[in-house]
Amino acid sequence: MSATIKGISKSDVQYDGVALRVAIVHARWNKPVIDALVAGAVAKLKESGVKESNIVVQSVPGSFELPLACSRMIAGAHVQTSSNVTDLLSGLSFGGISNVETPATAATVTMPNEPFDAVIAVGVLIKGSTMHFEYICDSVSHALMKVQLDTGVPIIFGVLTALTDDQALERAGLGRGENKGHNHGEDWGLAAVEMGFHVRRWREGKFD
Ligand SMILES: Nc1c(NC[C@H](O)[C@H](O)[C@H](O)CO)[nH]c(=O)[nH]c1=O
Ligand SMILES: CC(=O)[C@@H](O)COP(=O)(O)O
Repeated sequence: MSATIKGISKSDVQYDGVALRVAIVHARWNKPVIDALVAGAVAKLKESGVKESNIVVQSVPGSFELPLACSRMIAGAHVQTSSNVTDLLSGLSFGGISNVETPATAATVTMPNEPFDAVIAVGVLIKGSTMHFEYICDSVSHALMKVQLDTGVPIIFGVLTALTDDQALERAGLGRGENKGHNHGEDWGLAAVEMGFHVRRWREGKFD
């Protein structure tokens, strides 16, 4: 396979992901490929300093569900979550005493939620024998771009649109022949850190 110029060169700037919060929303169709892509993205997020506790992973049935999932997770990240103390304490034990009795009228604790700095939408579409593939690819790609621009939250396009199983496998580093390919999930993780980092700075008017 001839050398390719595809992809982005490794940036000289190491983007610091320590403060970032990133969501990964993935479909479950073609799961072996999905799992490799998600693992690649998580690995690069953590390598870039994103704390594991700041990486939120959610799944949906298929790629067609990705745009709504991204939209609702971005919206939900701004909601103050609340739990009553009973719920919070009911699973705790004190000095080995489990099922501790908690007051019936427990106070409500409002937990701050943090917005996502970036969302990685992961899906694997593999062409079948009908036009279903074309319609999903077209609608999902346009919808993800719309959610990104409407919300201002970077959505990394992690949807493989493969004509064959092997095209999908090779883009997850799972190639069946000599060419194992390259795990595109790693690039998506790095893109999420860079865009999350950029958007935070640009929001503050920093362009240095
Ligand atoms: N064929 C593939 C699908 N199809 C399912 C749709 O994405 C959707 O879940 C269904 O139409 C219900 O709304 N999804 C993939 O992610 N990959 C495919 O190859
Ligand atoms: C991407 C798809 O929806 C596709 O895998 C479905 O296959 P088919 O077109 O043969 O129904």
